[in-house]
Amino acid sequence: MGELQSYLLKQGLSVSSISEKGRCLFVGRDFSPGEVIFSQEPYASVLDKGSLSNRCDGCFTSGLNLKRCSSCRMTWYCGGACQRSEWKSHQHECLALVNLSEERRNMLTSSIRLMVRLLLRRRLQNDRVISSNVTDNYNLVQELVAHMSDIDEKKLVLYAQMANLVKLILPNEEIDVKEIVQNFSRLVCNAHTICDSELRPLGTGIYPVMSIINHSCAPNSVLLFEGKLAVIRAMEAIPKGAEVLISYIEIAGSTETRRKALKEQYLFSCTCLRCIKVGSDDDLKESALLEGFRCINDQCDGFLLPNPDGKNFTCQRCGLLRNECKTRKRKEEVGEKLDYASKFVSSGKYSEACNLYRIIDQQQMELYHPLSIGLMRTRETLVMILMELKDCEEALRYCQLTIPVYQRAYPEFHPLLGLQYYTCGKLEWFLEKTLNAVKSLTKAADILKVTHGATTPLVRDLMGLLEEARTETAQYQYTFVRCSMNDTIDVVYICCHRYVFLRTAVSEAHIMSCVIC
Ligand SMILES: C[S@@+](CC[C@H](N)C(=O)[O-])C[C@H]1O[C@@H](n2cnc3c(N)ncnc32)[C@H](O)[C@@H]1O
Repeated sequence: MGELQSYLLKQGLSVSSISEKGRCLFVGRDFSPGEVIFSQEPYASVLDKGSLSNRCDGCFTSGLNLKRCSSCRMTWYCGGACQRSEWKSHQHECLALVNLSEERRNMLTSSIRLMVRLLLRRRLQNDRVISSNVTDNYNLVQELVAHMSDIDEKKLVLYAQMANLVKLILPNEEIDVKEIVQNFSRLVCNAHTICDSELRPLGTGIYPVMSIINHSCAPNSVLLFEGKLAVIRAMEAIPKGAEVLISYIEIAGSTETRRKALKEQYLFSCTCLRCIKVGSDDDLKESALLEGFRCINDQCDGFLLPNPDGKNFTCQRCGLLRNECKTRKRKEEVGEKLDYASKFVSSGKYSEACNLYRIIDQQQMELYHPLSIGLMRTRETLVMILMELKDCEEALRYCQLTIPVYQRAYPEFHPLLGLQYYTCGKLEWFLEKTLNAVKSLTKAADILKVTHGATTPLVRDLMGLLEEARTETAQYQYTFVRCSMNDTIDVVYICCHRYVFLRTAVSEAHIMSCVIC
């Protein structure tokens, strides 16, 4: 730790341990929003099954001209450079894969492949075939928390079976099953899901320094990936001496849901700024809005709480009762439909999925509050499906409906909020709603420059589109005027030849209708 501590001090960071959390990462100077706090390549990483054949195993980029390893026929590379740089370790993995029976190959989960790579790297670093350094060595992996005393018997048996499979895959390596069992336990609460810039999962990696960072449901930092490189940026101004905190889980959820997820996977009870409010009036309201039912009067936007008798729910605004039994039955019906609909999506039956999700949307609107997470998820899926079906008008409508829920569920500078504005902006631009596109793309840029960094390809593309949209609107000077006849406000556009024309409805389509030029 001494060597790592000195290294981190030079980066304006430090590690200390506190009893309730274990190790914590602190900043030794002020960091401003968007500033990179730390970045790290993985000690070991693997692509998910779904990305194995369409991403380069070396740099994780996607491409049309990927070349398959001719021996194991399991890993793909974008070119000679990546294949050569991976060869020192892949040659051992390759040999192990070639010697595996088809049956054993089918048993290779991401965790098993990750463990195989971890052990090979350890040996190659020990043998000095691969270099190691202060942030890239097996000792750091061994320092990761394993929570061995909290793990139940069933899981231990499973990890032992997995460790034996690893032993069979690597017969020539010195393998201590007990150590591998510990390592599997470490992976559960320390491995990171590697995502692309739009936060779609691609694989899993182990980043031993990144794994020092603790969780908060109100995080001040965000962890994103550039290829396999993990980059942590400040989401807000972080003053000298503060702890760097990221979110391990989806933070759009009630306190109960978040705490349950953290307890199950990371084995701790969260006491962050949001979680300590559990049970308070504010928390009950927030949780009821996000995950509870809506008032049976569709004109009322109150939130519902269960009655002490457990039979009904009462609207906290108008006092109307909602029947518990009927409501739960309806919820189950919607749940069954959701299962069907997701099967349509995974089998590529988008029209069928679209019809069913529209019905689910209607039923959820009657069941849940407009700000509910369930409704938001249905609408996110509808946006994706409608874009596949090239129905941009409808996709935009649903996308716009999700924005108020995103604004409520996520912090001001959260990547998912930025990405949702970006989707809105792209749809508006495509549908020639240029003024709206400029507004949405500007909001997306303000957020994504902070979370992703101004120079990343995603933000560069976004800035290019924004520039184009701004240029188009700049051709038309416009101003707001009050109509003397009916006192309504309208927009006057002055076209590029300075002829003035009036329009009657607020729609950018009228920009195109200047008959003079
Ligand atoms: C990725 S590690 C974080 C670093 C860890 N503190 C260490 O000592 O190595 C995840 C583990 O840290 C602890 N942890 C993370 N965030 C926490 C929090 N907000 N409160 C309490 N424990 C936390 C839990 O034990 C969790 O399983």
